[in-house]
Amino acid sequence: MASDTLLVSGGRVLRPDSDVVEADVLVDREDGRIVEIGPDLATDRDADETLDASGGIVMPGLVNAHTHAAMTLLRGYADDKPLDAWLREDIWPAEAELTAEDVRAGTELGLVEMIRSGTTTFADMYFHVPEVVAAVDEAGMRARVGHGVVTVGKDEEAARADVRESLDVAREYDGAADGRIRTAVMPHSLTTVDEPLLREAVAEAHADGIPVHTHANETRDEVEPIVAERSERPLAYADDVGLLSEADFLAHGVHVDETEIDLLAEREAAVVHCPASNMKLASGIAPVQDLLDAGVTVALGTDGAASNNDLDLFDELRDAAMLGKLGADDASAVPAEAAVTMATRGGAEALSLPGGRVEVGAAADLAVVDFDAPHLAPAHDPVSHLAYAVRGSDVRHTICDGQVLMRDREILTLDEDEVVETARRRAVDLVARAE
Ligand SMILES: N[C@@H](CCSC[C@H]1O[C@@H](n2cnc3c(=O)[nH]cnc32)[C@H](O)[C@@H]1O)C(=O)O
Ligand SMILES: [Zn+2]
Repeated sequence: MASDTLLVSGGRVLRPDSDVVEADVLVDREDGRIVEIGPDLATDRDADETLDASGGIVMPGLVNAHTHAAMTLLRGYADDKPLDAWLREDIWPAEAELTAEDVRAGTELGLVEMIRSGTTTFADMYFHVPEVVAAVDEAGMRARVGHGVVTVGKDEEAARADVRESLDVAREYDGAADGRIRTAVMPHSLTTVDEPLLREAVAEAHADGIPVHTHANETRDEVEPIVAERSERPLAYADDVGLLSEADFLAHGVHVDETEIDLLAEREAAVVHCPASNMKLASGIAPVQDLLDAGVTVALGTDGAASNNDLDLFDELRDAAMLGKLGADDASAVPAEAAVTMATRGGAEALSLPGGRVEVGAAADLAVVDFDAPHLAPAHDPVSHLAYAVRGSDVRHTICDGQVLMRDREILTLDEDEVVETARRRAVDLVARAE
């Protein structure tokens, strides 16, 4: 019997096979694992801490497998443009003004938003990574973080320094925050990092067992030049560079053809589908059901808050299911269960991080969703609700690594009011500097 326990009692538990069963969940807070799942555990023992889940669903904490958390500062700053113009005309000039303190503030705002909506785990590509690490450590979340590298438009020395920084932070912070932080080397995309440096970065990362995360096949404008220049598909190029290994994960994968889908399945690299970002930037519709059919691990991501415009993964879940059907011209494509799996287990597998399943021995990363709101009545099928009707604001408790991050909608690890206020103030200053 574990010595330091948390009991999540009275709820219905979403099991890995998508069954929903009435059960309590007993967690060992010290080693952050689930030790028992069963009915009426509450009557058997006194836990050190108890969370009431009655009327609710206890599910794996959601995994936001691709974001740029600090981009919350640029939420609503530039809308209604395609990716390339949006990045070059608005986002990159504003990001050039970001200080380390800004990144800390924006990241903390992102973490507050994620914890509120039941996300326990995320992947973050940004810069000033030590600030991201400190924020994640404080917030109690789990993350795979990295420094995004762009080499185009930079001289050789600056380009090399950017690659070096990505490798250095990946090495330094792997295992930080009691192991809740892992890292990746993160070349921004196949078109914004030059080939020789891309090859070098990937080889060095893999030599140290560090995965690689990049944006790939997001827009047609990005795919076409690669095909024109190299006479090969972008993922054939990615494969040649070596960045489709099992632990690697790609954001977007919108414009992938059959040969690329097969390649992903064969190499076991994961795809992070970001439906809201893809819709907002009119990037296209990813062939999610085809990817799933081929056996590719598919996760979900919000992308940054400037192209979403929030970090609520329940929105993504619904968007993924809806857009998957539209894209496949088939209402049975990306059913509720598949969408929920992508948002949980798919994310954990894509990021090679613990969590994603409520079972004995698994990491105690949990979200407890209230089912008493009017938009959730009646509840014929809880899995259907999780995919199509639940909102992030229905989340009542969030637990990561056995620690309660949010109890009864109150965040315990960060001072929410202060975080929001600081981010507001810094965002206003940032935008003033950028203009
Ligand atoms: N060190 C790099 C920063 C790269 S961080 C990752 C970058 O991805 C950008 N980003 C956000 N969303 C997307 C997207 O959907 N596609 C491509 N890039 C994006 C984001 O604004 C950020 O600049 C530099 O010197 O510019
Ligand atoms: Zn992105």
